Amino acid sequence: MKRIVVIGASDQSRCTIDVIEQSKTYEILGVLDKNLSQGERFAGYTILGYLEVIEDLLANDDFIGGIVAIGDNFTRRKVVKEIENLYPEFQFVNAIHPSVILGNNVRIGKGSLIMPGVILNNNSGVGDHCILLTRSSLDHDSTLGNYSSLSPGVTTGGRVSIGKCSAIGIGANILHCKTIGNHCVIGGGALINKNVEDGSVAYGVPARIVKKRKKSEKYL
Ligand SMILES: CC(=O)SCCNC(=O)CCNC(=O)[C@H](O)C(C)(C)COP(=O)(O)OP(=O)(O)OC[C@H]1O[C@@H](n2cnc3c(N)ncnc32)[C@H](O)[C@@H]1OP(=O)(O)O
Repeated sequence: MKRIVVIGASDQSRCTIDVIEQSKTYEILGVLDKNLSQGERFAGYTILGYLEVIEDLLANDDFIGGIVAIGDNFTRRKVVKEIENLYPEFQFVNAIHPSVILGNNVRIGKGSLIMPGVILNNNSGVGDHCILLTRSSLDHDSTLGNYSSLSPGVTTGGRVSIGKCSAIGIGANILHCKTIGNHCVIGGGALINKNVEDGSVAYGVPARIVKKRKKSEKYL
């Protein structure tokens, strides 16, 4: 079995580790985190250090790369870019729970986490380094851009387009054919019945754009 590391030690990475263990696709060598000390234990694994240890790990034939398990979309993007610059040969892997239901012609990029009960319907597409939490769904012909996230129970209609680095809050519903731009935050429980432009925070039923946000602003 190919060997990987999980980057980040948090609730998010604990869930990612769980999915990788259950999918039996990779052997986890350890966890990389900059706030915990080398040798500390996290979720049953050893903290190996931070990004600097990747160089030595890549010298091992069985080691291929890993997944960045950081919940904040913008921070996850920053860490992925750092790794891409330092170690172009590092392969980003997906963590996909065995219960996930996939329609025909579904595309999934690299470095994405797909949690239990997710449904990706016919001809939908998930980008790179996305997070799809428990029981969220993308319906037919819908797309989720790189570094974006669906919280638990998010539902989209068909032909929905969600841009890059956008976070859709818990239980939000997005009507068919609507577009959500890049770097948006959609509040929990929202009903999206109009397109949402880049950099917007929108919530409510039906949702209204409440304010604009900077790309790096925290959203939870
Ligand atoms: C496994 C997991 O745990 S995954 C985590 C999933 N988490 C989520 O999905 C959280 C999503 N986040 C939200 O919904 C947040 O409330 C945000 C991002 C919309 C917050 O936006 P903010 O503008 O910071 O809202 P703030 O907390 O200041 O509240 C402002 C007002 O909006 C209301 N409000 C906030 N969020 C919502 C919402 N989702 N729907 C309706 N009203 C809302 C507040 O009640 C408050 O109203 P008031 O002024 O009458 O008291």
